[in-house]
Amino acid sequence: SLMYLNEATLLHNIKVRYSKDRIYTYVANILIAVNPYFDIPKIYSSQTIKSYQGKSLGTMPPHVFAIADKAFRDMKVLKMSQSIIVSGESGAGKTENTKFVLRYLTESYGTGQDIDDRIVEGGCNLKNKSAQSLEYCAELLGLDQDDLRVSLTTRVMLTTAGGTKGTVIKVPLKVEQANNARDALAKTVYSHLFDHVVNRVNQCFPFETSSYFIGVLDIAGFEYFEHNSFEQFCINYCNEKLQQFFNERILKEEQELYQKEGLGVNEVHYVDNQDCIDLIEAKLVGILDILDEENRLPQPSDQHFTSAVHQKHKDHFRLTIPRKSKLTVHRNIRDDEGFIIRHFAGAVCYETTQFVEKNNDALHMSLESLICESRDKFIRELFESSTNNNKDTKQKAGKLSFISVGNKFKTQLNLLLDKLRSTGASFIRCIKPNLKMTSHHFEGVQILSQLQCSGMVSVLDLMQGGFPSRASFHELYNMYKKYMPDKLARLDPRLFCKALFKALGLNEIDYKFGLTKVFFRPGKFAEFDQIMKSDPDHLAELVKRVNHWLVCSRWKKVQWCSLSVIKVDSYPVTSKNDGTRPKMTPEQMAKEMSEILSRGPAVQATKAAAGTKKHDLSKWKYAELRDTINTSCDIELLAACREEFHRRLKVYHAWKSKNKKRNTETEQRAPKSVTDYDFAPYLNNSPQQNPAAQLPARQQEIEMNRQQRFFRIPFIRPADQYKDPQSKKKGWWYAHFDGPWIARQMELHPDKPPILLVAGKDDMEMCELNLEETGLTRKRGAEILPRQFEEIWERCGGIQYLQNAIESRQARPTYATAMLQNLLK
Ligand SMILES: Nc1ncnc2c1ncn2[C@@H]1O[C@H](COP(=O)(O)OP(=O)(O)OP(=O)(O)O)[C@@H](O)[C@H]1O
Repeated sequence: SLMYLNEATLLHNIKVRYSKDRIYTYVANILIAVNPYFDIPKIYSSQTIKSYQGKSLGTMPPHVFAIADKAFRDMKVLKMSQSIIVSGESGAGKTENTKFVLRYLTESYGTGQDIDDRIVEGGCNLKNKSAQSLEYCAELLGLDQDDLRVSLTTRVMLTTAGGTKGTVIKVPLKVEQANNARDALAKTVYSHLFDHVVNRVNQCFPFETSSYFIGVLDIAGFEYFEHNSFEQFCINYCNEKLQQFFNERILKEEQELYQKEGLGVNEVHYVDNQDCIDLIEAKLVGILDILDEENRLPQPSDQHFTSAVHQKHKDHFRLTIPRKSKLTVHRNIRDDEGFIIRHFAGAVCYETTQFVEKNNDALHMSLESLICESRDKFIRELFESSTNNNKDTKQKAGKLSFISVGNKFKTQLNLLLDKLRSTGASFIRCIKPNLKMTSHHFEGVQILSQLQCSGMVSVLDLMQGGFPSRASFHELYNMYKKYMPDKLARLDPRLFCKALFKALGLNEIDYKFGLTKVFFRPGKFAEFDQIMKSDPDHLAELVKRVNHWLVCSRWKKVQWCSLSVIKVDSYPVTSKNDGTRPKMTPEQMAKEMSEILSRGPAVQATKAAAGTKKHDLSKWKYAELRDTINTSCDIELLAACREEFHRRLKVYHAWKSKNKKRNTETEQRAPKSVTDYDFAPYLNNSPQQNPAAQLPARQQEIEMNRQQRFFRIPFIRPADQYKDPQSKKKGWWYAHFDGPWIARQMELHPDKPPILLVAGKDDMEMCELNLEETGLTRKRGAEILPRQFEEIWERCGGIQYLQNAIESRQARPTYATAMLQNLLK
């Protein structure tokens, strides 16, 4: 664990570990893997594989196997597909680490069933300059050599004006155009082959019988060279999107850790990169769309495109002209020949020559028709299927149609991110230790730059917003016990740490005690360490204070424990809604204790009576029900009140839907599948009868009362019901059930702001059915994880909404209100 967590200490730490052949390091849950460029003995042996099986991350030394095991266990436990994102520059070890992940999964958990390797690779550059290359190429593609040469160097045109209309003429291509034709052919062959291989591999997976997958994404990292072109622009755009996903996940994991450790803090501030993504991909004004617009002009030009980019984003923080570069080589580039983008990993100057050409992937017609006549059946089939599918994009004779590379890339990237967002993710950042690619050689500058490019430095920034340094109680105990006298060193590690912190009088803003660890604000761990190692006189004073604190805290604890036992026994639910404990002096406490003790027999009697009590609340006023729900501590009565309340809601909604005018479109309380339930059992009952009586065993119900479940189902706007599936706009309906009843509900509409509803405040608009009646628990795929719900809820402003409802005393106490109040405290 690092006392100061920043790029310098991280780099140093990686260096020290690398010198001991420890190539793997964690930052939070991210694995940094330095390529050793030699085989470290036993590091990937079957024995090592065994030692990582079923172990939580962090219990064993950092390793790629630990990440693979985590992905597998998360998939099983959370019932959620997983992705492992392996990135880094060329030669950093992505492919090797990907293979280790796959080997681990196959050796540990068998093949096939759940493991699906989706490897996405970047593009390929085939260069066939010589005549011999042409010969090989023609042979492999089953084409005549001369035909191929002609098709690569000329283009067929059909005259449409002047002369004899409809005459076919062959126009020679310029060198650049011919180069593009060659590259377009190579890319098309590669992409068809790649798709074919992936399809064949996928045919071997029993997708129908497997519910989840682990995807391994091997992807090139952020790149910048002296000269950067369209390829770097695309790969960096991709990395910008992945970085956003990475930030989202790391941030969430940090927050989850804080929650798991009970820190009571939730926010971590960081700068997000949405503005940079928008600059590239926004509709109409984004660089990709400006480029497409240029491609569609009768005479497109790179300069015109570049000027348009600068003009549309004059004062954009992320964009500037090459003249503003720190590097002389870029300062010579004219304004209409390039632009600089400030990426998360640093500024990159792109030279825009050939952007327009490179953005067009169309294979001109003579090449396409030539390849469709290949002697090789396999090649023919590869191209036949794709030409059939792309009929509408097929070129007209004489015209090279436009197929946008940039937008194809954008669409595929967004699909990839949708997929990633639906999975649990782990990250492996591969690092090349030196440019020579040799073993035992550590080039700090190179590595630091890779840490920046892989987004690790911005993760550190992100962590700085919270509590970046952390150490388990055991670690701290072992570090400092030697400075303490025996009596204190015998304490349990947690108490030992707590006593130490209190005695030092550290500011509680600077650290937080979790369940297993102490968390420090940036730099505070080191401060603490310095105090501990300061002069012996100071230490003696410190020990005295620790002793004093211990005595006081033990005495207080004994008092509170006795009181709590008695209180918990007599009040099953805390009597104060805000959950605060009254502040009492020891005398007051003693008084209350003796009072409670004297009430003992009466409490027992009431409890015994409660077991047999039945509540008939059908005659209660609404206000009485509401107040009881808000104030009572009697679980039986509470449950009965809620049931009665929901029975009335159900009757009300049934009445409302019966009386509503036909064809009027009302807001949905829940999708049709949820509200279409059988009213009969409820309507046939006399309204006097308490529905609680029909429920299964009461005891079971009370236990259910504590279960928190979360659901998500899609809905279609009523107006879109009969539209074809493509143009239907889908929304999402989210529900949080606190026991059997709805606590929070959320509708995400495709075309209007989200609607948030909380129990108590918005009952009339909320789902009135109990969980069992909704059938949601039996709907496949409807149940989601709490964090999936909370993430969306938070993003839609749910926290503020619930807080306002609590403050205006409208929210009914539920698990959600209790959690929020706890957090705010
Ligand atoms: N863990 C490792 N142990 C030993 N050698 C390794 C390890 N990882 C990588 N190497 C060495 O580094 C070389 C390059 O690694 P790898 O092919 O995985 O890089 P890459 O990031 O996939 O590169 P590219 O992006 O160019 O495909 C390997 O051929 C291997 O010799």
